[in-house]
Amino acid sequence: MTTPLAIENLSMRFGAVTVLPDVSFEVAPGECFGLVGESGSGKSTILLCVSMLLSGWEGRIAIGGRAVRDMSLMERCRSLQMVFQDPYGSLHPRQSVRAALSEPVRIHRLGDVDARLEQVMTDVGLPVSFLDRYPHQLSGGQRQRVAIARALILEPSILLLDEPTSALDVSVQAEILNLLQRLRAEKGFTCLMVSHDLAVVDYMCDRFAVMQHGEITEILPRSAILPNAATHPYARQLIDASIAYENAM
Ligand SMILES: Nc1ncnc2c1ncn2[C@@H]1O[C@H](COP(=O)(O)OP(=O)(O)OP(=O)(O)O)[C@@H](O)[C@H]1O
Repeated sequence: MTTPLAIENLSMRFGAVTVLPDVSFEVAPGECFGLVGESGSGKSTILLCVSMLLSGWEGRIAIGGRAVRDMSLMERCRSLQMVFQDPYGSLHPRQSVRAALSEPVRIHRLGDVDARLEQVMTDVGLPVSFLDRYPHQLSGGQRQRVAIARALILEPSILLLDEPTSALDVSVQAEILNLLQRLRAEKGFTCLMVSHDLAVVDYMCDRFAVMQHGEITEILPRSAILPNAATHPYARQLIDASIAYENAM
């Protein structure tokens, strides 16, 4: 089977500052792969390079064996979508849920707009009547469900998740994580997810990379979220600190 997402020798600079010196990893079919590490280590930059929201990077990023650089914007949108920490990142305040969800369907000429909208609202657990609401008429969790619906309506094979629950209350976080896990099982998409929360990574991810100063120190399976399981000192420190924090709560 073709690798859904392959990143080879990705490097990125902002001016004179190299943020990603040389990053390589692959995400397996249907896998949820996590990126964790200290603030500023380059996790979100990787997602922005993969989505081509950032240009100027070097290396190769391929979706299903095809270089993202060779794909048209339309092809990229069909293959890959992103969910941000703040759902307002993908929802316009003056656009109704119906308008936000029907826009990509119309642009991509998929047809059956109403049926698609109703299906995706059901998929994300929202009443169809919410199609006529505006973002400010929704709770934070409901807004994030709409952002997920907008990401999924084109049935992408890859979902990029940048801290998708960190702006939400703890109980709502759990609901959104459950939703993402259920949708991944049902639809079979592959995820690349940034999180600073190892409990979230433990719940969501099959494997995760620990990043420091723009480099991957270690790639670990979820089962490595145990004291002393990591080999690299920084990865071990991060995991041990997270376990100590969870135990103290
Ligand atoms: N547009 C930009 N221009 C200049 N520097 C940038 C830009 N975007 C990010 N950076 C810098 O690149 C580095 C990596 O940022 P990035 O957002 O990828 O880190 P991160 O690991 O996702 O951090 P966090 O966990 O805090 O979100 C940081 O030092 C940041 O200041």
